[in-house]
Amino acid sequence: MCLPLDVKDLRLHSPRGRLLLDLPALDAAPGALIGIRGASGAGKTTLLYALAGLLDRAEGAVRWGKTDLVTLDSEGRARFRAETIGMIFQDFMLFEELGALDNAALTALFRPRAERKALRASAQARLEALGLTEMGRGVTSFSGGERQRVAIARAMAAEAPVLLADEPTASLDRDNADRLIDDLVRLVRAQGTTLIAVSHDAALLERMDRVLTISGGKLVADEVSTCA
Ligand SMILES: Nc1ncnc2c1ncn2[C@@H]1O[C@H](COP(=O)(O)OP(=O)(O)OP(=O)(O)O)[C@@H](O)[C@H]1O
Repeated sequence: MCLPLDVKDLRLHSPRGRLLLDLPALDAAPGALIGIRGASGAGKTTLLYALAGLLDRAEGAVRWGKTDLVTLDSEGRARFRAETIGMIFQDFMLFEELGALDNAALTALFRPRAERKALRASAQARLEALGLTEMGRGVTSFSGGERQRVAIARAMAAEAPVLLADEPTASLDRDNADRLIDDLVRLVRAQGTTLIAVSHDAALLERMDRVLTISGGKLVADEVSTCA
């Protein structure tokens, strides 16, 4: 699936009327790796959530291909997200009582019965590609780096064309963060996935094709990375 991102006049107000995001234009080619940086409270996570269609009060347009998330109701956005967007978070968001494969294949529960087996096989293949082989092992015994790999496998199992990441290395020590960045970049490049990652981690940002800087809810820099 080839889904360019095209954001136009995106504005978002808080329930009390404070302007949280104000982006006249932002685009991304399919398969691009884009970092988002900025000070605490700049609006990075808010932008990521707007790109995922997780916010109700957005104005303007957030188009992934022909679909404008702003014009969809929350049910339509959830459906689009399930098919199109994988997400990973700083704190992994795994189900502690489940094993690696059950976590990575979790979205199979929300799929038609006929698709479940293939999704589980795909989740297993992603785990193996990320170096995890103990499919049934409970995730509570996994290291932070291993947990984030399970989260990546879950986010990518359905072969969603877009992966949104919120501080994916922030809970990891330097060694684990560096290994995770290598694996993440290798996997998204191999699959042609568009990656948009909010991060303070310079080692992650320098592996992106472009780095956006957000300040006060506005895009203040959009730079091509020289290291990618
Ligand atoms: N629902 C909301 N109601 C009111 N204010 C909000 C809401 N959501 C976000 N904000 C405010 O918007 C601003 C941006 O928040 P956001 O979480 O996007 O920042 P951030 O750049 O991701 O920061 P950090 O790096 O600390 O996570 C903050 O001042 C936050 O308090």
